[in-house]
Amino acid sequence: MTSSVVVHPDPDVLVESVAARLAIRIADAQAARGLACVALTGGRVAARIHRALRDSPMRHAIDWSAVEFWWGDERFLPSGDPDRNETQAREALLDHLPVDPARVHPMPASDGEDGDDPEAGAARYAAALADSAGHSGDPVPRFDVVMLGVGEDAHVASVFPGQPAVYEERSVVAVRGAPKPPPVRVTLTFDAINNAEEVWLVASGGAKADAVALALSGAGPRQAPAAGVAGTGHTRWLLDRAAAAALPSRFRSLRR
Ligand SMILES: O=C(O)[C@H](O)[C@@H](O)[C@H](O)[C@H](O)COP(=O)(O)O
Repeated sequence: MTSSVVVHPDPDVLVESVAARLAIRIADAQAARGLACVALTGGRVAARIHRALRDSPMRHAIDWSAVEFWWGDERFLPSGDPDRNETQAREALLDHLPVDPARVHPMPASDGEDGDDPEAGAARYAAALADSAGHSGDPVPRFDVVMLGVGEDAHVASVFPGQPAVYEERSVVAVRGAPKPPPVRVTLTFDAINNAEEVWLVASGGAKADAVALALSGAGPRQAPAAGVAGTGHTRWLLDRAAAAALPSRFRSLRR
């Protein structure tokens, strides 16, 4: 397992570069196995990446009907709520591409089959992931890539420092009392995320600098959840210069 840190000169280059990487990652997975499997995330940088991919000529490199879309976390709100990560991803990306609706697997909504019961919704999502993993014996499929944003407090997905999700062994759990609104969420846990071939942590802006530095300085995953995720093949930190500003000295050459 390897890891790398790439520092881009500004947020625009970061966003375009991650969108291009995602297109290539999906196209390579399809060339190797026919079907690609990705987990999307929420937040501002993810929304920008989704729009950049939608608008990129590289979108034509992908057979969109052969991509399985899962989510790393979701804000537990009614279906169609503009603050749901699903709504953002659909509006920015999925609604504009010939995806197979049966391969799009949004996390549960608060007005869905289980009603306003995030624990039941999390269990349902865990069962769907296990079903997709088939006979592999894994609780979740082998994602080609799980894309994650990074919070100012070093959270990833909806795994927040010190909260019960950092101790979880189930693949998907409900989160209550999240410090980032809305307070009720559903998230993949470390074990589920870490079943990915590649995990990407994308961070933009100076407000993320301390969290990025903490996670890359040997902090524990319960204190800095971003330190608790890793791909089985590769972990990529994809940063702009401001987010990389506080990196420890061994990364100094990257910061210029
Ligand atoms: O639902 C969410 O908000 C997330 O999935 C969360 O983990 C997000 O990715 C980070 O907080 C970064 O968000 P920004 O890119 O907006 O800073």
